[in-house]
Amino acid sequence: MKKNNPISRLELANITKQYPGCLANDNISITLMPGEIHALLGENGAGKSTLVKTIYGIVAPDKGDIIWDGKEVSIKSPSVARDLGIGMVFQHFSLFETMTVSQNIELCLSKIQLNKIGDLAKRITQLSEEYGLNVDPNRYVHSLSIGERQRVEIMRCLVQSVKLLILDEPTSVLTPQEVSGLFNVLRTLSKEGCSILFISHKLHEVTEVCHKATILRGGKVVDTCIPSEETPATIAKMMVGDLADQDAGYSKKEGTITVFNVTDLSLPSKQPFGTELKNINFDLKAGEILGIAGVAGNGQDELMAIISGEDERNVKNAFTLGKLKIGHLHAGERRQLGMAYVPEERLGRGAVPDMSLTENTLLTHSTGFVKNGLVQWQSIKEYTSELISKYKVKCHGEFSEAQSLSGGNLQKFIMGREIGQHPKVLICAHPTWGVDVGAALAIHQALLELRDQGAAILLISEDIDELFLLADRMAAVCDGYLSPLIKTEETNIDQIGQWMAGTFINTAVQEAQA
Ligand SMILES: Nc1ncnc2c1ncn2[C@@H]1O[C@H](COP(=O)(O)OP(=O)(O)OP(=O)(O)O)[C@@H](O)[C@H]1O
Repeated sequence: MKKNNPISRLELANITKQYPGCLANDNISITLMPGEIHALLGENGAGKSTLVKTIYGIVAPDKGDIIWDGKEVSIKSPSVARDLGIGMVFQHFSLFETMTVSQNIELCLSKIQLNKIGDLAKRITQLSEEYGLNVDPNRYVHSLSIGERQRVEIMRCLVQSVKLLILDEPTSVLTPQEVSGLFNVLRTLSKEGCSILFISHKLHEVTEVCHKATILRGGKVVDTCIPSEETPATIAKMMVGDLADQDAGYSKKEGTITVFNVTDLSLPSKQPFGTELKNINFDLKAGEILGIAGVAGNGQDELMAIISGEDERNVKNAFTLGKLKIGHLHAGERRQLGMAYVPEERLGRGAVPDMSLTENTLLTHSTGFVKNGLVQWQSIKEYTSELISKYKVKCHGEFSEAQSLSGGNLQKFIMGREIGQHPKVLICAHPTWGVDVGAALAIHQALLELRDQGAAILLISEDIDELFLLADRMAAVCDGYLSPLIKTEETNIDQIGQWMAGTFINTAVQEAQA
């Protein structure tokens, strides 16, 4: 056993976790001091999530020691972790929408903790002021933005007086303003001695806020650094080795003929707390990427669902593909006409979790692989393994279940599967969400190649930098309205940011009434 370091907050010594056919963590040793903001970096499948799940008691390591505040501990469950003072904010929030902030937080507290806190709402208000979190205990969660929900999750950890806060890609769902608010909270926590472990693929944020970084590759620690002394490029190199090309300055193209058109699309939301789509009009041309910016929850999901046909309501005249009205066709018929989709939710919508990659390929390529009513399994398998090698999907093989892949690897697989259909129209949401720098570069290049072959691509993303990099024309959604469309070269982040906040809406309403 490794020698204890009495002053460290957390010491991981030789943590090893073997999954069938995959050594996810290989002798990992990391030390975190009180108040240290520590980044855990690495390409997709490097073993970051497995390691933080070990610390939070979700995954049991096969080997290794965890030393907490100088004492060896065994963290058998998240409740043991919480009792020690470890809090975790996951990428996907676990809040009940029909309950208030206070009720949601109460759910995760033990009777002893509740007695100790006393008036919970008062404590939330007090902590909210102390950390500038702006969380109202009496608000219903459904009325909160994504950024506010994340602050509730952080509050949930704060009321339990965390000594270590783990954040799994915390900024991927936030606006630039929310990101700087989050960093202020992290800095305050750090000054008070709370340690923070931070998984991120956004390297400029790591250089901005983290004191130290550990880089994992293939389950092993391959490097450590002090991020403020590095640049995003030098850290990227430590993560994935030399990148052949850097992602920069792709040339913009002008689309040719309109292949897909949306006319006067107005649609009440199906979900109680969803967004109503209001008089949406746009045309998508062959050979262009049209980017739609927006803070999550402003109608992007509803727009994606109705275009893909997942929302089965008949909007016959709203969509035209070529010269055909297609708003009444079901999802499969739209696919057969040359449409493809990459939804935001990878597991569940983009892929069936307990089906193999081969079966998942068949689901969206059904026409090409079925002959005389028979599924051509051998061809699908071969095609799936081509996708795996082309998009460098780390998995055991084409028989791997979708749910056994790390998030970023599954995203690479789904992007590859859809691009591989050579669609006339590709609608994709957050194409590189959770994907490491090397893989993001490959996905960007694949999208541009598809555009250059003449496909029309609608790119829905919260990542403004990515939209500016890839989109030829841009717009923003806010509260179910779509802003005007503008050539990317003729706009800037400020204007799109204002549109994301809804400055165009009054004009849009007047135009709709005229
Ligand atoms: N339940 C499981 N069964 C089998 N293999 C698994 C399981 N969970 C994870 N793995 C494998 O372990 C490896 C590490 O996965 P992990 O999720 O820790 O990576 P990661 O660094 O968090 O990746 P990402 O950045 O894509 O989220 C991957 O190769 C993954 O396929």
